[in-house]
Amino acid sequence: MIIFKTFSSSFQKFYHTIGSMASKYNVVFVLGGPGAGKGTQCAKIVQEFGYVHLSAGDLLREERSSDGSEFGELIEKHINDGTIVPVEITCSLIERAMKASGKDNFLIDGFPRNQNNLEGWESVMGDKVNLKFVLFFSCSLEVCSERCLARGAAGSGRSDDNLETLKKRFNTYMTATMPIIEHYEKLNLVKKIDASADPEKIFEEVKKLFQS
Ligand SMILES: Nc1ncnc2c1ncn2[C@@H]1O[C@H](COP(=O)(O)OP(=O)(O)OP(=O)(O)O)[C@@H](O)[C@H]1O
Ligand SMILES: Nc1ccn([C@@H]2O[C@H](COP(=O)(O)O)[C@@H](O)[C@H]2O)c(=O)n1
Repeated sequence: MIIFKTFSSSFQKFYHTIGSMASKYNVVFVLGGPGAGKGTQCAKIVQEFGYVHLSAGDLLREERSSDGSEFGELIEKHINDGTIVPVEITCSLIERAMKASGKDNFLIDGFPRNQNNLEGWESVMGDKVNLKFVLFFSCSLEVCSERCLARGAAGSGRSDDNLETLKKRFNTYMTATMPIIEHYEKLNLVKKIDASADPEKIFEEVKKLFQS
């Protein structure tokens, strides 16, 4: 009888663990400076490994332009100031997009960008997500800047691809986002890639991480 009870309770624990793992979203956060190449590499990961790519910046730009959004002006101001939109807005856009996709594996690009993003995400999504790792594209600010300015000159249409806003974006990156990357480094969750090479070379390194 005792043996049966012990077996039954162990089985229940095992079943519960497997059950809760199976129902969680798998997430890879993708971080790096403005223009480091996060979006470019995410597109390749989607093609090769079938993840869903959600860019926090794209979701915010979409919300900003959607008719009747109560957050349009607020988002516009943050984007032009290179500052970070309150997490309640960003997190609900991400969660909505995750649910709408009907899929389980996500690259969440450009998030979490500051302590407010991190805490808001943890409180709303912490239990629903299995964070696999944080993919960190490391690149000098000079190279990032050249890429953003070239993207702007090529007609990206982004109101923040100009020198004045870029200075503010870099300041936010150094003061608010780097501490988040350091936080995940302490948890051993960061996989760092040198993002200064050409896109194909970088992707060779990225592939190894997703294959392992
Ligand atoms: N490895 C690379 N070498 C040269 N140019 C690149 C490389 N990767 C991306 N680019 C170019 O640099 C610009 C920025 O790339 P991308 O949009 O992927 O960066 P990002 O990190 O997503 O930027 P942001 O955070 O500003 O949205 C694009 O014009 C892209 O074509
Ligand atoms: N978590 C985030 C992500 C982005 N923003 C705002 O959008 C701007 C553009 O972001 P990209 O990732 O597309 O470069 C960014 O400068 C922020 O103003 C945000 O608030 N929160």
